[in-house]
Amino acid sequence: MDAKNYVETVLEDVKRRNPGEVEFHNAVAEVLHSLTPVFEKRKDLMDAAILERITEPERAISFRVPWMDDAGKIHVNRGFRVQFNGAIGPYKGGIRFHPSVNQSIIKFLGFEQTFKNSLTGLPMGGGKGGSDFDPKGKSDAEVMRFCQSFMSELYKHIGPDVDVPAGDIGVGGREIGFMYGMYRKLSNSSSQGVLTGKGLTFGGSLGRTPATGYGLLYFANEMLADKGESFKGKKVTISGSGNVATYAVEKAQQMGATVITCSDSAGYIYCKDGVDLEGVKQIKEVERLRIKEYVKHYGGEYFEGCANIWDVPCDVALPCATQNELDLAAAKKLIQNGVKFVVEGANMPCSLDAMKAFQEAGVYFGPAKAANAGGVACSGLEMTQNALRLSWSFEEVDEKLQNIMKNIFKNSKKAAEEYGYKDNLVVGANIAGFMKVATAMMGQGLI
Ligand SMILES: NC(=O)C1=CN([C@@H]2O[C@H](COP(=O)(O)OP(=O)(O)OC[C@H]3O[C@@H](n4cnc5c(N)ncnc54)[C@H](O)[C@@H]3O)[C@@H](O)[C@H]2O)C=CC1
Ligand SMILES: O=C(O)CCC(=O)C(=O)O
Repeated sequence: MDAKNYVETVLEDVKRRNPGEVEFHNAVAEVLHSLTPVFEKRKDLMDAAILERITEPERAISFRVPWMDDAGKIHVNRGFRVQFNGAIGPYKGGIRFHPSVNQSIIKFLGFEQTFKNSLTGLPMGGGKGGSDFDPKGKSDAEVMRFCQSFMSELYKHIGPDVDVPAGDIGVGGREIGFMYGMYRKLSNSSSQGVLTGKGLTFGGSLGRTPATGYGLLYFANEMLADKGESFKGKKVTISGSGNVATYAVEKAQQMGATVITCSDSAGYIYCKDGVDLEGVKQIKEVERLRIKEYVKHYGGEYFEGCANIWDVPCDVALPCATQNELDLAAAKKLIQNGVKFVVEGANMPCSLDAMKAFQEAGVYFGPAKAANAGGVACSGLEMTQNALRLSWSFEEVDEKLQNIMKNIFKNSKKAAEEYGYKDNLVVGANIAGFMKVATAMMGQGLI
């Protein structure tokens, strides 16, 4: 069988064996199509059924999460943890609390995480977890009871050398704290390395909170520099207003850009002279309100409907909210308005056809698994500090993060060139991430 047929056969098989899991199918299709040139050179990997194995999670856990609201009413949610691939280290990846969470979304994220973690150069396997619980509008006490119930099952399956969860959408420092407290109680151990994104007083790392947003800008900065440009004076649109978006705004502003948008799932704000970051943090992080409240206090315009954010003309677009938030129509609008760089802060925010449209139009495109790897890289640094029982300064962590992001860019660009796809960072990141995992699996026998 030739390489192209091999890839298509495995892809068909993945679709057949995982019916209805569209997000997972798309993630697998994106990676597998990039790998065809690898199999043209490496028939041994085909013979070893590497793709058949790498597309099947090592373990997928689903469990009941009962909890009681403040009025005494009982609710039942579903919890997930997918331990996708542990060939290069303990499973590692975030936990997402959002009503849309299902097995397909967690599998897509766990699959992507495997290659992302490999790209960081740190010894971390790939995993992801979550629940269809909606933290929006819940009291602190309700969130705590939910987190405790969630951990009362999850704790059996994780550990510093086994699986190390962290935050994602709907899971930040507050939720990690509640989960860590419950883990410590149930396991009768203070294994700080069991979760990352912890509070600074119980094993957290300086620099983890802003790491994904900062890392995104360090990566994007390499892309701009590669084309002889910089962020100085650039107009940047950013979607979302959560952890990734907030710190992407901060670093973009520090690099001299004007960030003109932010959004949430209801709509977006447009501030032609630049958004006031403290205002965004006050509304979203402190008061936990809708982004539309921003304009009442800090100026700018509010537009209902988050998808239209991509109608705003810009030089650089950084989608930082959620998967499939930027479709083909949005991509065409951005291209028509002259966008030069699109770099993914969220996980797979651009649909496959949007991504293709950018590449065909000559827009320099930075894929999520490379561009947003700063968060998990910093989590890896938190694990190292926990193992050493040491705390590094913010400057030490940030310097390491910058180096990691530069290396990810360099390695992705190099891999793309080696296989004849100059400037195609999608292909480059997929190949570079895949090769390390595949080599580790080949070295460990039939696993
Ligand atoms: N937190 C982290 O360290 C990392 C997060 N990511 C990814 O980045 C993305 C954002 O995650 P976080 O910032 O951590 O989550 P978060 O929960 O802090 O923020 C998500 C934000 O997106 C907004 N949002 C949700 N759906 C939206 C939509 N359709 N349009 C516009 N805004 C929408 C929400 O209102 C919220 O402000 C996710 O795809 C996540 O998987 C990736 C790498 C690491
Ligand atoms: O820090 C981590 O382990 C989680 C990061 C994550 O979930 C992601 O990269 O998507």
